[in-house]
Amino acid sequence: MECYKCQSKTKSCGKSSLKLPFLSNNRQLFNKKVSSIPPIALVGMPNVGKSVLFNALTGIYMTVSNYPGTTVEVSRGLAQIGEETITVIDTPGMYSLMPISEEEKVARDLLLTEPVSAVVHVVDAKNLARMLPLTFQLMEAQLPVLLAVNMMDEARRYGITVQKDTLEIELQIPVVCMAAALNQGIEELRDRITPFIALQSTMVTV
Ligand SMILES: Nc1nc2c(ncn2[C@@H]2O[C@H](COP(=O)(O)OP(=O)(O)OP(=O)(O)O)[C@@H](O)[C@H]2O)c(=O)[nH]1
Ligand SMILES: [Mg+2]
Repeated sequence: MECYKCQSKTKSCGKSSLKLPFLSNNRQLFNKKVSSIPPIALVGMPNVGKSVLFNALTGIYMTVSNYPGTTVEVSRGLAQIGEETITVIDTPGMYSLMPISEEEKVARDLLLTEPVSAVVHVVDAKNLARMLPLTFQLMEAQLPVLLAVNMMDEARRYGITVQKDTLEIELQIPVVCMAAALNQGIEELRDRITPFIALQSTMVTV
């Protein structure tokens, strides 16, 4: 195990033996100054691909599976977003902002207690109608929401099309279509987050 502070492979650096594997995993970002911009939270229903997206953005492997409820606690990692190195938070799946399960409470509490610069609501392109009510709840809670319509590869296979431009006009938030498991749409999401965060900070300070 490397020291998470100095990355020395010896045990004698004396700085810390704390195990923070995510920091040694995304090593390219380790020496970069972490931005003062608040974290970006990935939220959404179970099994929509939040952890796959987290892996793609941060380079850290979080357990991913085809069973809902895989992620039960919050995980953090660093992602390069434009010029900034920003913390990204993976959250347990939640169906609504009025939680029933303990995992949902973890996600809800994070959103209500921690300042975030962006909330990426990850949805399954095959089940948009079931997922958009949570988008509205997040927006109503005045959270800075972007919509990540994931699993576009599966949606295409089922002949489902997503009218991204119409969604953006109707919701008045940025919408990115992606297939996180195929690494598609990740760069577009990064590109959309940068101006979005800049706009949010202007709106707060004006
Ligand atoms: N085909 C396809 N599968 C995907 C995509 N993104 C994620 N998956 C798969 O969907 C399943 C769920 O992915 P996770 O990342 O674990 O989902 P999650 O939202 O973190 O789920 P919870 O932790 O339970 O809330 C896994 O089997 C992934 O491989 C995608 O874009 N396309
Ligand atoms: Mg997960």
